Amino acid sequence: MLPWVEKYRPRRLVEIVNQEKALEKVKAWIESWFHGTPKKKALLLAGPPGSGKTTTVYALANEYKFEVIELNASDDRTFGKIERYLNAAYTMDVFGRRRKLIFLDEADNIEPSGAREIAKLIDKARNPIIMSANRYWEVPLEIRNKAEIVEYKRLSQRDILKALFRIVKAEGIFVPKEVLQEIAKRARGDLRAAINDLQNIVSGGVEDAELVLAYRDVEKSIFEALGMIFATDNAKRAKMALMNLDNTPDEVLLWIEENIPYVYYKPEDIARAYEAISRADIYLGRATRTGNYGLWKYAVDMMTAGVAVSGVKKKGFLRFYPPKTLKMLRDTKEERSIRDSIVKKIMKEMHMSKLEAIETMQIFKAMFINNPDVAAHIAVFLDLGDKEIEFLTEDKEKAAKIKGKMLAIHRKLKETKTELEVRIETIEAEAIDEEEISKEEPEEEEVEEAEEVEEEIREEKEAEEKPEEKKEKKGKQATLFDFLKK
Ligand SMILES: Nc1ncnc2c1ncn2[C@@H]1O[C@H](COP(=O)(O)OP(=O)(O)OP(=O)(O)O)[C@@H](O)[C@H]1O
Repeated sequence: MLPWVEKYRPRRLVEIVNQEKALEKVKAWIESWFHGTPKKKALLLAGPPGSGKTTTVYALANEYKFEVIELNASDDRTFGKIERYLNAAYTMDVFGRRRKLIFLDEADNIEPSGAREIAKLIDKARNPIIMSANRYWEVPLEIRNKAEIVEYKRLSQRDILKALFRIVKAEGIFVPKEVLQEIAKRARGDLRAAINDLQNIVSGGVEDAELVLAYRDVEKSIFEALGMIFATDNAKRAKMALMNLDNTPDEVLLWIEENIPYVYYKPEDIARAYEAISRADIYLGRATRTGNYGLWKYAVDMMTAGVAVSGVKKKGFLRFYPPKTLKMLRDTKEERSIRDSIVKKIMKEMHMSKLEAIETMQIFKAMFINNPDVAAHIAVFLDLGDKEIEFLTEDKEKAAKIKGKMLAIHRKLKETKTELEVRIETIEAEAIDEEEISKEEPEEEEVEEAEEVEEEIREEKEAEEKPEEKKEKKGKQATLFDFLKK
């Protein structure tokens, strides 16, 4: 079955919705190639995922009779490939074949060394080069400066709904309007995500819709990560799939494990992928038991790159399923809200980013399971509630033990607090006294005669010896007038 994102990808520029301004710029630029070489030989299409950038490149090539050479910018081998293509492409153009258009995806993912090479290639190029990026400000400057930037808008819910209706009609199927609206809402401007959701739901039966959509809402990024891991044979890209994902490594492992048999079909490939998963599982377990979180890296490598290169994948549309071992949807939602509240507390108290906080929470989890004393201190520090402690220990008895220890810590803190309060009161009282004395200093400054200073010192000394008389004495020496009278 052909993925619908491909099947319904517009072939012509006019079919691309709601990007008129961007398309005007793109057309003007490509037409300038027919009258020589434009000032900027590269174009940078910048905008949110699923807004029509790749579609534009293919529709453009189709209409203006170019052949697209698509390369992945984050791939280390890209530079050599482009160079070969550019040479070959130019030679072919000279012989009157179809002109080549080079398309570099993910320009915001280029390593600095690759960026320098690509910048050099742009200078040399005699063919149009189009790049695309979600975050154009992350495209290395040396490339960005050589390209004309074309911005793509995030598509509206209405645009997405219209596109979904068109597909449903073309497929001759019935999907309730409410489901289509829900898909459009949750896609957050990403038409690719919306079309994939629609196909997911239709292929699983509409009764499945609620489940898939509910997961889509909270697991948007895990679906995307699975797509990336299972779509590539490149270990580096597979590892990158987990970047910015806010699921814990254990959760991700369950998702990948569940979907292996839907992606691989040869028994030996499936076996290899499972082997990678079980190694990842061993590393994760060891990291939790021993507190050696360096092992996480190996676990993540095994579960992403290890699985991604395990064999030949099924062609066409891949439907992903939530792991059966995860608890029912409602449980997961409740757990998620507890987890989110812990993460928020860590972010606030420890001044961390969300990602750092999630990682820290995983470490705390291991501590709560293995070390109730440390756990109790952390719980007091973060002001964790009962539910949050139970979540971190995964065990009511352990949680109760920690709560007991927390009471002791609170008691101790209270005692220390009272001691501290007494000390602070004393210090404050002393400070007030000193302040009162120093208030008179400006007047003393006005009196610079040695005699007078001497007198002042003497009086101070007396005041120290007899604090009860301090006020009186101070009154005596207080004003300039008194001194003048002497
Ligand atoms: N503006 C649009 N008009 C019509 N279809 C669109 C539009 N944007 C996206 N689509 C549909 O969504 C799918 C994905 O779009 P496309 O590949 O162009 O996204 P993209 O902007 O290149 O995203 P990414 O940055 O993730 O590569 C296409 O197959 C197409 O069917």
